[in-house]
Amino acid sequence: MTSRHAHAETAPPREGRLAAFLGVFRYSHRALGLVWQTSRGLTLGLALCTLVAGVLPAVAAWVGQLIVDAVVAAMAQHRDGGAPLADLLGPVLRYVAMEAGVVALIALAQRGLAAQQSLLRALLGQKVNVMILEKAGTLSLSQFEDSEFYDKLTRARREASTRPLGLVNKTFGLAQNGISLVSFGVLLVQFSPWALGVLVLGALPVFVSEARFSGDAFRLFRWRSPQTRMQMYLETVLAREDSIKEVKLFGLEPLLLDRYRRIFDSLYAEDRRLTIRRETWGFLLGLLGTLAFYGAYGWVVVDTVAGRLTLGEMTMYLMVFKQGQAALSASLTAISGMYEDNLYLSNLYEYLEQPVARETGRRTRGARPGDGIRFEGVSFTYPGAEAPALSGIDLHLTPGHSLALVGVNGSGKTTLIKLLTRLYDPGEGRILLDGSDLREWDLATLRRRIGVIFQDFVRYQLKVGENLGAGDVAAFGDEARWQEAARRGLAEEFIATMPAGYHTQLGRWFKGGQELSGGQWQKIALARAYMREDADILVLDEPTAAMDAAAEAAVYADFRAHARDKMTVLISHRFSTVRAADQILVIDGGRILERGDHPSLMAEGGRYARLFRLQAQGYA
Ligand SMILES: Nc1ncnc2c1ncn2[C@@H]1O[C@H](COP(=O)(O)OP(=O)(O)OP(=O)(O)O)[C@@H](O)[C@H]1O
Repeated sequence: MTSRHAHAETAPPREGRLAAFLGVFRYSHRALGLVWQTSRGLTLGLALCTLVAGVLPAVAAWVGQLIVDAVVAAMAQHRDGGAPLADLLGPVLRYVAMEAGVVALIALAQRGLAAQQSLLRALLGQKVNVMILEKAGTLSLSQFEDSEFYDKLTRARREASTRPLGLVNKTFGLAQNGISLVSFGVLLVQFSPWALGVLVLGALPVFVSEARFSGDAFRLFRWRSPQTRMQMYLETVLAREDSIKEVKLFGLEPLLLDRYRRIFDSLYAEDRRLTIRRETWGFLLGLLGTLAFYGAYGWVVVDTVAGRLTLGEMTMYLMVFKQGQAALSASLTAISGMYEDNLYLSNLYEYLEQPVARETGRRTRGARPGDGIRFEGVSFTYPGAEAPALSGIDLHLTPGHSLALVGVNGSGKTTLIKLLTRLYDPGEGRILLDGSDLREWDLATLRRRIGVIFQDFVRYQLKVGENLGAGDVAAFGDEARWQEAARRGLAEEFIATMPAGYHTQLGRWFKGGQELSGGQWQKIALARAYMREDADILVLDEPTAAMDAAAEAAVYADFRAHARDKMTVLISHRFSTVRAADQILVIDGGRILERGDHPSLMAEGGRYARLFRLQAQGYA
């Protein structure tokens, strides 16, 4: 049982033959639906052009027959001296003009196809990208942290503009060639239903094998996605400005590149096996089809020589055979490219259909306004983790008071903030704001009340002012507010020295972008938190680690003044910062080890007192 289960997880699942055959068409209808929603007019135009481009080649072949037969008849009449040349030429030239018209129509249909495809590509790419990004906005943090899910998101984004249309084009291409083949069949059946039967039977095996191998490739690609993801990651580390500094200094390039190559080699071996098998079978079975074609061709020639077919009919069949072969091989190429598009769409739809089970309440006021924040027996375990990151947390913070969290790395401080901001919900216990469970609160109202800077705050590659404005979307472009926030965050001084002040582009991604030091970025982040004027809960998760001592002292002096009637939560490893808090929690292994204000914790003589003295010695 266990081994079967393990097998099921590591090997591509096997399906029935019919399902494997139909696998390549699995997402065609969804791709069509998508195209239909994007533009009905263009989709109908595409269908019309496909139909026209599919039927007309057979019409051209038929007119070709009429021309040759008319020529032969006219030649005979002319030889017998039956009629003047001018009278004889009329009908023949009419057929030639008809053929020219048909060929011109084919060209028009093909241009129409190309034009509509290129317009649809742009519209569809935009539509799919917007769908992906809209969905991203509704997802929870834990979904982003799930590696498989994140993988789906990145892959969905990467090829959003080409894949869906690729599948539609191939499906339409297949339809067009299918229509051509059927219309050739209609012409051929007049020659002999048997010949048609032989041709169909001859072509069938190569179709089935092509579809089947495409299905195999589809499953293979899905199954190997973790390796592909590792390759993508290595590419990022090796070629991105934010990691290249360290990669160079540690001399990691050869090591990472070697890993990158080894992944490729293992994937390539599988690819090669599949490709060789596929092409070998394709060739052998294709030969069967070609034999059938040329067998029927020989038959036509024999019948013509024996006088059972006219020269015109022979010309027509000859054209039908040639074009039939071309349509067949175009269909096979379309099928073999479809698995990758299918893979893309399966991934896209799995991403788009990811459930967003997030209940959010409607409260905009708590049951007991002014009660502040309460944690009651809160425990939390990260999805997929074995041990809880927090357990049995109780705390109460009222307006006008400050709370500091201290503890070694990984003790659970940031996790507590993530629960408070409802990036996650507790596994056990509850968190109350103004007497009401966070789950009952309207999420937007809740988030408006909280101003937070995380350790890993975002360095937006936007203007300085916009980096501040991000803290309050309602005042995103409000320059007066930017200046006020920058003053509080101690960023005013260095912003004044920048080339375009608040309008200076930050980061190196865009032309003219300026890079800031670690401490300057922190000041920007701090100022961003100050943009949230309505927030009455301020959370600073190690906001000053990269600042110089004078800046840090100034930040906290201002912070205390600003936060007089607010609730503040502060995480810091510097005890000089922590000591001023009204309430200090020492967290260890996700539990509260000690609590109290600075004097009482010092008097207690426990972990806090020991660490405080240790740091004080370091400064002495
Ligand atoms: N997204 C996550 N998924 C799974 N486990 C996580 C995740 N984030 C943190 N953890 C784990 O939860 C525990 C608590 O992490 P947390 O980030 O809360 O620590 P912290 O006290 O803030 O540490 P630091 O002082 O280093 O910032 C750690 O053991 C960590 O490995």
